[in-house]
Amino acid sequence: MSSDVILRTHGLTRAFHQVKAVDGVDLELRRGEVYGFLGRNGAGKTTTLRMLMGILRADQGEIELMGERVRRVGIAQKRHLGYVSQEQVFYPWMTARELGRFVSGFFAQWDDTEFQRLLRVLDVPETRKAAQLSGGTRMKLGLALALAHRPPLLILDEPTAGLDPVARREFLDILRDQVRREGQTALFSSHLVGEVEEVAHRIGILHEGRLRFQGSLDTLRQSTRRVVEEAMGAPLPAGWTLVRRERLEDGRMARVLFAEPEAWSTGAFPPETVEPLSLENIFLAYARRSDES
Ligand SMILES: Nc1ncnc2c1ncn2[C@@H]1O[C@H](COP(=O)(O)OP(=O)(O)OP(=O)(O)O)[C@@H](O)[C@H]1O
Repeated sequence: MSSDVILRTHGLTRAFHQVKAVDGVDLELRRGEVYGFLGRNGAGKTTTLRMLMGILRADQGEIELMGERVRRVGIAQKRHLGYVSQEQVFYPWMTARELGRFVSGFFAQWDDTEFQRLLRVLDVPETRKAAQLSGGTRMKLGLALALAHRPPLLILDEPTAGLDPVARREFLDILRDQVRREGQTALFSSHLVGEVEEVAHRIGILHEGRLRFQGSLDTLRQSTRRVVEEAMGAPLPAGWTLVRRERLEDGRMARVLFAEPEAWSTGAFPPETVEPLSLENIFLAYARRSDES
Protein backbone atom coordinates (compact mmCIF):
# COMPACT_ATOMS: atom_id res chain seq x y z
CA MET A 1 0.00 0.00 0.00
CA SER A 2 1.51 3.33 -0.98
CA SER A 3 2.18 5.56 2.00
CA ASP A 4 -0.25 8.25 0.89
CA VAL A 5 -3.14 5.79 1.28
CA ILE A 6 -4.34 5.49 4.87
CA LEU A 7 -7.27 3.16 4.36
CA ARG A 8 -8.24 0.74 1.67
CA THR A 9 -11.01 -1.83 1.61
CA HIS A 10 -10.89 -4.89 -0.59
CA GLY A 11 -14.25 -6.28 -1.70
CA LEU A 12 -15.96 -5.41 1.56
CA THR A 13 -19.28 -7.26 1.73
CA ARG A 14 -21.98 -7.66 4.34
CA ALA A 15 -25.50 -9.10 4.06
CA PHE A 16 -28.41 -9.04 6.48
CA HIS A 17 -30.53 -12.11 5.75
CA GLN A 18 -31.03 -11.96 1.96
CA VAL A 19 -30.17 -8.26 1.60
CA LYS A 20 -26.63 -7.38 0.56
CA ALA A 21 -26.23 -4.11 2.43
CA VAL A 22 -22.63 -3.70 1.25
CA ASP A 23 -21.49 -5.49 -1.88
CA GLY A 24 -17.82 -5.68 -2.84
CA VAL A 25 -16.80 -2.16 -1.86
CA ASP A 26 -13.24 -0.98 -2.62
CA LEU A 27 -12.67 2.33 -0.85
CA GLU A 28 -9.43 4.27 -0.99
CA LEU A 29 -8.70 7.13 1.37
CA ARG A 30 -5.59 9.25 1.03
CA ARG A 31 -3.82 10.87 3.93
CA GLY A 32 -4.93 14.38 4.75
CA GLU A 33 -8.12 14.37 2.72
CA VAL A 34 -11.75 14.84 3.58
CA TYR A 35 -13.62 12.02 1.85
CA GLY A 36 -17.35 12.42 1.36
CA PHE A 37 -19.23 9.14 1.37
CA LEU A 38 -22.48 9.83 -0.43
CA GLY A 39 -25.55 7.68 -0.70
CA ARG A 40 -29.29 7.79 -0.21
CA ASN A 41 -31.06 6.29 2.80
CA GLY A 42 -30.35 2.57 2.96
CA ALA A 43 -27.43 2.71 0.48
CA GLY A 44 -25.15 0.90 2.95
CA LYS A 45 -23.09 3.79 4.34
CA THR A 46 -23.60 3.04 8.04
CA THR A 47 -22.97 -0.67 7.50
CA THR A 48 -19.69 0.15 5.73
CA LEU A 49 -18.56 2.56 8.45
CA ARG A 50 -19.49 0.09 11.19
CA MET A 51 -17.29 -2.52 9.52
CA LEU A 52 -14.45 0.02 9.38
CA MET A 53 -14.92 0.60 13.10
CA GLY A 54 -14.89 -3.13 13.91
CA ILE A 55 -18.47 -2.92 15.24
CA LEU A 56 -19.67 -5.27 12.50
CA ARG A 57 -17.85 -8.19 10.96
CA ALA A 58 -17.52 -8.34 7.16
CA ASP A 59 -18.87 -11.46 5.46
CA GLN A 60 -16.19 -11.09 2.83
CA GLY A 61 -13.37 -8.74 2.06
CA GLU A 62 -10.67 -7.05 4.05
CA ILE A 63 -9.78 -3.70 5.54
CA GLU A 64 -6.28 -2.30 5.15
CA LEU A 65 -5.67 0.40 7.73
CA MET A 66 -2.26 2.10 7.81
CA GLY A 67 -0.75 -0.83 5.97
CA GLU A 68 -2.24 -3.58 8.14
CA ARG A 69 -4.73 -5.86 6.41
CA VAL A 70 -7.46 -7.50 8.51
CA ARG A 71 -10.92 -9.03 8.16
CA ARG A 72 -12.15 -7.36 11.32
CA VAL A 73 -10.75 -4.21 12.87
CA GLY A 74 -9.56 -4.93 16.42
CA ILE A 75 -8.57 -2.95 19.49
CA ALA A 76 -5.06 -2.23 18.23
CA GLN A 77 -6.31 -0.61 15.01
CA LYS A 78 -9.13 1.23 16.77
CA ARG A 79 -6.54 3.42 18.47
CA HIS A 80 -5.92 4.97 15.06
CA LEU A 81 -9.59 5.82 14.64
CA GLY A 82 -11.99 8.44 15.94
CA TYR A 83 -15.68 7.76 15.44
CA VAL A 84 -18.73 9.97 15.55
CA SER A 85 -21.86 7.86 15.10
CA GLN A 86 -25.30 8.94 13.95
CA GLU A 87 -26.72 8.95 17.44
CA GLN A 88 -24.51 10.35 20.15
CA VAL A 89 -25.30 8.25 23.21
CA PHE A 90 -23.66 9.48 26.40
CA TYR A 91 -24.24 8.82 30.05
CA PRO A 92 -26.86 11.55 30.51
CA TRP A 93 -25.75 12.53 34.00
CA MET A 94 -22.14 13.19 32.98
CA THR A 95 -20.83 16.60 32.00
CA ALA A 96 -18.54 17.10 29.01
CA ARG A 97 -15.58 17.29 31.37
CA GLU A 98 -16.56 14.02 33.08
CA LEU A 99 -17.15 12.30 29.77
CA GLY A 100 -13.68 13.38 28.68
CA ARG A 101 -12.19 11.86 31.80
CA PHE A 102 -14.14 8.65 31.21
CA VAL A 103 -13.20 8.29 27.53
CA SER A 104 -9.56 9.22 28.19
CA GLY A 105 -9.22 5.92 30.05
CA PHE A 106 -9.50 4.04 26.74
CA PHE A 107 -6.74 5.94 24.96
CA ALA A 108 -3.12 6.17 26.05
CA GLN A 109 -2.63 9.07 23.60
CA TRP A 110 -5.51 11.13 25.06
CA ASP A 111 -4.59 14.84 25.10
CA ASP A 112 -6.66 16.67 27.69
CA THR A 113 -5.40 20.11 26.66
CA GLU A 114 -6.57 19.38 23.14
CA PHE A 115 -9.93 18.15 24.46
CA GLN A 116 -10.44 21.40 26.35
CA ARG A 117 -9.39 23.42 23.32
CA LEU A 118 -11.90 21.55 21.18
CA LEU A 119 -14.71 22.15 23.69
CA ARG A 120 -13.91 25.86 23.58
CA VAL A 121 -13.71 26.02 19.78
CA LEU A 122 -16.91 24.00 19.43
CA ASP A 123 -18.67 26.03 22.08
CA VAL A 124 -19.59 23.03 24.23
CA PRO A 125 -20.19 23.94 27.90
CA GLU A 126 -17.86 21.87 30.05
CA THR A 127 -20.00 21.63 33.13
CA ARG A 128 -23.48 21.02 31.80
CA LYS A 129 -24.88 17.47 31.89
CA ALA A 130 -25.07 15.68 28.53
CA ALA A 131 -28.84 15.22 28.93
CA GLN A 132 -29.25 19.01 28.92
CA LEU A 133 -27.36 19.59 25.67
CA SER A 134 -29.10 20.17 22.34
CA GLY A 135 -28.68 17.60 19.56
CA GLY A 136 -26.20 19.85 17.75
CA THR A 137 -24.08 20.42 20.84
CA ARG A 138 -24.12 16.69 21.57
CA MET A 139 -22.79 16.08 18.06
CA LYS A 140 -20.01 18.62 18.69
CA LEU A 141 -19.20 16.96 22.01
CA GLY A 142 -19.00 13.66 20.12
CA LEU A 143 -16.52 15.28 17.73
CA ALA A 144 -14.37 16.62 20.58
CA LEU A 145 -14.36 13.18 22.25
CA ALA A 146 -13.42 11.52 18.94
CA LEU A 147 -10.58 13.96 18.21
CA ALA A 148 -8.87 14.32 21.59
CA HIS A 149 -6.72 11.23 21.18
CA ARG A 150 -5.53 12.69 17.86
CA PRO A 151 -6.54 9.77 15.64
CA PRO A 152 -5.01 9.83 12.16
CA LEU A 153 -8.39 8.80 10.73
CA LEU A 154 -11.72 10.24 11.74
CA ILE A 155 -14.93 8.43 10.72
CA LEU A 156 -18.19 10.35 10.94
CA ASP A 157 -21.58 8.85 10.17
CA GLU A 158 -23.94 11.57 8.90
CA PRO A 159 -22.64 13.98 11.52
CA THR A 160 -24.72 16.92 10.33
CA ALA A 161 -28.04 15.08 10.00
CA GLY A 162 -29.73 16.70 13.00
CA LEU A 163 -28.12 20.13 12.73
CA ASP A 164 -29.69 23.40 11.65
CA PRO A 165 -28.02 25.19 8.70
CA VAL A 166 -25.83 27.41 10.89
CA ALA A 167 -24.69 24.57 13.15
CA ARG A 168 -24.10 22.40 10.06
CA ARG A 169 -21.92 25.09 8.57
CA GLU A 170 -19.91 25.55 11.77
CA PHE A 171 -19.45 21.82 12.18
CA LEU A 172 -18.15 21.40 8.63
CA ASP A 173 -15.82 24.40 8.94
CA ILE A 174 -14.34 22.96 12.12
CA LEU A 175 -13.94 19.56 10.53
CA ARG A 176 -12.12 21.07 7.56
CA ASP A 177 -9.89 23.24 9.78
CA GLN A 178 -9.07 20.31 12.00
CA VAL A 179 -8.00 18.15 9.07
CA ARG A 180 -5.84 20.98 7.74
CA ARG A 181 -4.34 21.81 11.12
CA GLU A 182 -3.56 18.29 12.30
CA GLY A 183 -3.01 16.59 8.94
CA GLN A 184 -5.75 14.14 9.80
CA THR A 185 -7.94 12.27 7.35
CA ALA A 186 -11.72 12.35 7.62
CA LEU A 187 -14.31 10.05 6.12
CA PHE A 188 -17.82 11.36 6.52
CA SER A 189 -21.09 10.07 5.19
CA SER A 190 -23.93 12.21 3.96
CA HIS A 191 -26.84 12.23 1.58
CA LEU A 192 -26.41 15.92 0.83
CA VAL A 193 -24.38 16.67 -2.27
CA GLY A 194 -24.09 20.35 -1.33
CA GLU A 195 -22.29 19.80 1.95
CA VAL A 196 -20.00 17.20 0.46
CA GLU A 197 -19.15 19.67 -2.29
CA GLU A 198 -18.19 22.26 0.32
CA VAL A 199 -15.66 20.21 2.23
CA ALA A 200 -14.68 17.00 0.45
CA HIS A 201 -11.53 16.58 -1.61
CA ARG A 202 -12.75 13.28 -3.00
CA ILE A 203 -15.99 11.37 -2.81
CA GLY A 204 -17.46 7.91 -3.10
CA ILE A 205 -21.04 7.32 -4.22
CA LEU A 206 -22.71 4.22 -2.83
CA HIS A 207 -25.92 2.82 -4.27
CA GLU A 208 -27.57 -0.43 -3.15
CA GLY A 209 -24.35 -1.49 -1.48
CA ARG A 210 -22.10 -0.86 -4.48
CA LEU A 211 -19.55 1.88 -4.91
CA ARG A 212 -20.57 3.48 -8.19
CA PHE A 213 -18.04 6.29 -8.33
CA GLN A 214 -14.87 7.20 -6.48
CA GLY A 215 -12.72 10.21 -7.24
CA SER A 216 -12.63 13.98 -7.16
CA LEU A 217 -15.67 16.16 -7.70
CA ASP A 218 -13.96 17.70 -10.73
CA THR A 219 -13.52 14.30 -12.29
CA LEU A 220 -17.13 13.47 -11.51
CA ARG A 221 -18.36 16.66 -13.17
CA GLN A 222 -16.16 16.35 -16.23
CA SER A 223 -16.70 12.65 -16.83
CA THR A 224 -20.43 12.26 -16.34
CA ARG A 225 -22.86 13.79 -18.84
CA ARG A 226 -26.24 13.11 -20.34
CA VAL A 227 -26.69 12.00 -23.92
CA VAL A 228 -30.16 12.50 -25.33
CA GLU A 229 -30.69 10.04 -28.11
CA GLU A 230 -33.28 8.67 -30.42
CA ALA A 231 -31.45 5.38 -30.97
CA MET A 232 -31.02 4.11 -27.43
CA GLY A 233 -30.04 0.58 -28.29
CA ALA A 234 -26.65 1.39 -29.79
CA PRO A 235 -23.84 -0.38 -27.92
CA LEU A 236 -21.42 1.88 -26.08
CA PRO A 237 -17.88 2.22 -27.40
CA ALA A 238 -15.10 0.80 -25.24
CA GLY A 239 -14.26 3.03 -22.28
CA TRP A 240 -17.81 4.29 -21.84
CA THR A 241 -20.04 3.21 -18.98
CA LEU A 242 -23.78 3.51 -18.63
CA VAL A 243 -24.66 5.21 -15.35
CA ARG A 244 -28.42 5.40 -15.82
CA ARG A 245 -31.19 5.40 -18.40
CA GLU A 246 -33.52 8.32 -17.90
CA ARG A 247 -36.91 9.27 -19.22
CA LEU A 248 -36.96 13.04 -19.68
CA GLU A 249 -39.99 15.22 -18.96
CA ASP A 250 -40.74 15.47 -22.69
CA GLY A 251 -40.86 11.67 -22.92
CA ARG A 252 -37.54 11.19 -24.73
CA MET A 253 -35.08 8.70 -23.35
CA ALA A 254 -31.52 9.66 -22.45
CA ARG A 255 -28.46 7.95 -21.10
CA VAL A 256 -26.20 9.34 -18.42
CA LEU A 257 -22.72 8.11 -19.34
CA PHE A 258 -19.32 8.05 -17.71
CA ALA A 259 -16.12 8.35 -19.72
CA GLU A 260 -12.71 9.92 -19.25
CA PRO A 261 -13.04 13.71 -19.69
CA GLU A 262 -10.98 13.62 -22.93
CA ALA A 263 -13.30 11.01 -24.44
CA TRP A 264 -16.14 13.53 -24.47
CA SER A 265 -14.31 15.65 -27.05
CA THR A 266 -13.63 12.83 -29.51
CA GLY A 267 -17.01 13.14 -31.22
CA ALA A 268 -18.37 9.78 -30.06
CA PHE A 269 -21.76 11.52 -29.78
CA PRO A 270 -23.00 14.52 -31.76
CA PRO A 271 -22.39 17.58 -29.57
CA GLU A 272 -26.03 18.68 -29.80
CA THR A 273 -27.07 15.47 -27.99
CA VAL A 274 -24.69 15.96 -25.05
CA GLU A 275 -25.82 17.91 -21.97
CA PRO A 276 -23.80 18.80 -18.89
CA LEU A 277 -25.48 17.97 -15.57
CA SER A 278 -25.55 19.73 -12.24
CA LEU A 279 -23.75 17.94 -9.42
CA GLU A 280 -27.11 17.18 -7.83
CA ASN A 281 -28.34 15.51 -11.03
CA ILE A 282 -25.11 13.60 -11.43
CA PHE A 283 -25.49 12.25 -7.90
CA LEU A 284 -29.12 11.30 -8.60
CA ALA A 285 -28.05 9.47 -11.74
CA TYR A 286 -25.61 7.34 -9.75
CA ALA A 287 -27.98 6.85 -6.84
CA ARG A 288 -31.15 5.78 -8.64
CA ARG A 289 -32.17 2.85 -10.74
CA SER A 290 -32.71 3.33 -14.47
CA ASP A 291 -36.11 4.40 -15.76
CA GLU A 292 -37.94 1.87 -17.91
CA SER A 293 -37.71 2.64 -21.62
N1 LIG B 1 -28.95 -4.78 11.65
C1 LIG B 1 -29.60 -4.87 10.47
N2 LIG B 1 -30.48 -5.89 10.23
C2 LIG B 1 -31.11 -5.99 9.05
N3 LIG B 1 -30.93 -5.14 8.03
C3 LIG B 1 -30.08 -4.11 8.20
C4 LIG B 1 -29.37 -3.92 9.44
N4 LIG B 1 -28.58 -2.82 9.30
C5 LIG B 1 -28.81 -2.34 8.06
N5 LIG B 1 -29.69 -3.10 7.39
C6 LIG B 1 -30.14 -2.91 6.01
O1 LIG B 1 -28.98 -2.73 5.20
C7 LIG B 1 -29.21 -1.73 4.20
C8 LIG B 1 -28.17 -0.62 4.36
O2 LIG B 1 -28.42 0.08 5.59
P1 LIG B 1 -27.45 1.23 6.13
O3 LIG B 1 -27.97 1.64 7.46
O4 LIG B 1 -26.05 0.76 6.05
O5 LIG B 1 -27.68 2.38 5.05
P2 LIG B 1 -27.31 3.92 5.12
O6 LIG B 1 -26.76 4.26 3.77
O7 LIG B 1 -26.46 4.21 6.28
O8 LIG B 1 -28.74 4.60 5.30
P3 LIG B 1 -29.18 5.91 6.14
O9 LIG B 1 -28.71 7.09 5.33
O10 LIG B 1 -30.67 5.77 6.12
O11 LIG B 1 -28.58 5.82 7.49
C9 LIG B 1 -30.64 -1.28 4.40
O12 LIG B 1 -31.45 -2.03 3.50
C10 LIG B 1 -30.96 -1.64 5.83
O13 LIG B 1 -32.33 -1.88 6.00
